[in-house]
Amino acid sequence: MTAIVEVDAVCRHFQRGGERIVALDAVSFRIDQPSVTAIAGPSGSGKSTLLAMLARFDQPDSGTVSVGGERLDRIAEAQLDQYRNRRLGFVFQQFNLVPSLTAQENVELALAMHKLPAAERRRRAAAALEQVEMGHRLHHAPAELSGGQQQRVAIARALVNQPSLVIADEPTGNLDGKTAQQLLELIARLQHEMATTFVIATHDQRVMDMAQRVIHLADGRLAA
Ligand SMILES: Nc1ncnc2c1ncn2[C@@H]1O[C@H](COP(=O)(O)OP(=O)(O)OP(=O)(O)O)[C@@H](O)[C@H]1O
Repeated sequence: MTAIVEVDAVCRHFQRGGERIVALDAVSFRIDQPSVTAIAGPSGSGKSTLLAMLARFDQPDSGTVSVGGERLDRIAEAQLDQYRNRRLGFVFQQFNLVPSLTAQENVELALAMHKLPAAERRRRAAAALEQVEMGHRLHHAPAELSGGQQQRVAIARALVNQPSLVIADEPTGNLDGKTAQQLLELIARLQHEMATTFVIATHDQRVMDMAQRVIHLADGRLAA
């Protein structure tokens, strides 16, 4: 079976001044089924470095990363935007919406690569926002939305291209308890409906509790 994600013996170190920091140390795992997988571990354990590898924002010193059966080190530079845009969705702690654009326009941005007629772009963005229960806020700017609503818009943006993998970095980090819980219920529903895999770096125990799988990192290594 082709793994959705395959991380094989990945090592990554950084040099800071005279110090050698081992961010990832021979990390290996596979994700075979669409799921929510949490990457958990204390600050500095390598979670963000690992997510960066999945998007090929960064590359291992040694070892390999494959997504959907494709070795990421073999993707040519010129194809990287296409890989990220068509195969991946991103969700960030700070939402990262464009403040001057409406919710609908923010989601439309993710469709820019497709050269769709404007009306079709608008329709798809509106449908994605409906899916996250934001159909009543299409024309609101981010500043006119609550944190939880902004994160829903960000999830619509991440999903509008129907990616096989959504990479999320502390998506509940800026939300209060109840809003975080609602967002996690939404993610669980969307994961199921769309058969998309979510990989979520987190400190949040609620995310670990709802994930089908938790990968623990400590000092750059897989921990039990
Ligand atoms: N560009 C870099 N240059 C030097 N060191 C780095 C760099 N990026 C990460 N590191 C170091 O690598 C280690 C892993 O960092 P990483 O950001 O992956 O941790 P994290 O688990 O995501 O932490 P947090 O939960 O605080 O976001 C840390 O010790 C960090 O200081």
